[in-house]
Amino acid sequence: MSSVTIAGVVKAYGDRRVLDAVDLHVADGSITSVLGASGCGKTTLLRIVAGFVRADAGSVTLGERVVEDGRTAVAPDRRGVGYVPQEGALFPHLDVAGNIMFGIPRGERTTSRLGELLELAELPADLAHRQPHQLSGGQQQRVAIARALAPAPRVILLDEPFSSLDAALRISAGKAVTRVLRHAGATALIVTHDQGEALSLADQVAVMRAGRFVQVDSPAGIYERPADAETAEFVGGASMIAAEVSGGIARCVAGAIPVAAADGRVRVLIRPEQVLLGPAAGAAVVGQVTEVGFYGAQVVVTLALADGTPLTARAPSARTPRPGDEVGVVIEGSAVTFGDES
Ligand SMILES: Nc1ncnc2c1ncn2[C@@H]1O[C@H](COP(=O)(O)OP(=O)(O)OP(=O)(O)O)[C@@H](O)[C@H]1O
Repeated sequence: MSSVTIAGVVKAYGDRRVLDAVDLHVADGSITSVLGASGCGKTTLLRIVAGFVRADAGSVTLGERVVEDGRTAVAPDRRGVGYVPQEGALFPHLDVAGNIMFGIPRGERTTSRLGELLELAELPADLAHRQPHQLSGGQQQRVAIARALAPAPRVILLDEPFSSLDAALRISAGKAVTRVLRHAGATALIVTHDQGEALSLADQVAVMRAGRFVQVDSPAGIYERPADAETAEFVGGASMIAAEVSGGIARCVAGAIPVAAADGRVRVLIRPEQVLLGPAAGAAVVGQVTEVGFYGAQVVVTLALADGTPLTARAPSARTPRPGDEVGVVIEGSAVTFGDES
């Protein structure tokens, strides 16, 4: 497999710049997810790496080989890139074996190669002669990945690979696909608009907004140290509360929270799992429950603090408060801050 280096890639459709000087490096054998809202340019970037769309400027390099720049445009089938389109898109008239072996030269389509690919994709051998419509969504997805891996590509690109699966299957399919990619030692780029998927599947997450990467970091880096308030809110539950920092402590209606920020006015980011709820009696900070969302093992509780500021908490459902209840609030740990925009 090869690394992928995208440098200064620009793409416009008419007057509209869909990609605005995008840079990204994906290390050999690692998985990067490109996370962004619908229409931000993710698929366009993937299609430029695959060679289906030309960039207006910039370059794409796979390993040491430049496949796209102002002078060069290597044809898609000569790039050594495996592409898994949205919803897998298996050939409906071919069985599983036919789909998987499609990209391999005829002479190399051996039973043992098929067996290896089925095993790699965690598919039982007896599925080889089923038609695509006789498979579950997760199985279809793994056949699509086995098909993309079959010609031993340098890089594998996956465009919203789980968008057609229901929520429960998405998690197990996601885990299985990551295992398959890791086992194959694949360098992979996965496009998704689902933050849970992006954070859980990849070594690196590239957050895209309006044709630019606003942050490229490890999943923990994105969640714990988001580059801006919009990214913070995009990747998880977030309450933004106005505070005054003095000597490394942000004082706000939710209490006093350690921060790494200079003195002055800021907004602090409080994640729901940092908010501990307890009895109101004797608590330094008290909130009133305005809403409770039940998610099985956990509840998401929205509170109004003393001045009406909303604060969201995640709590075990065994201790569910009710709307109207007064609860004590403690913020655990330190917080990230952003500029004051009030
Ligand atoms: N061939 C095209 N001609 C004109 N505009 C296009 C073309 N392809 C994409 N666009 C526009 O470029 C923008 C980015 O599209 P793209 O498909 O890259 O976004 P995306 O982030 O992948 O979105 P989604 O998650 O909805 O697939 C969109 O506004 C889209 O309408």
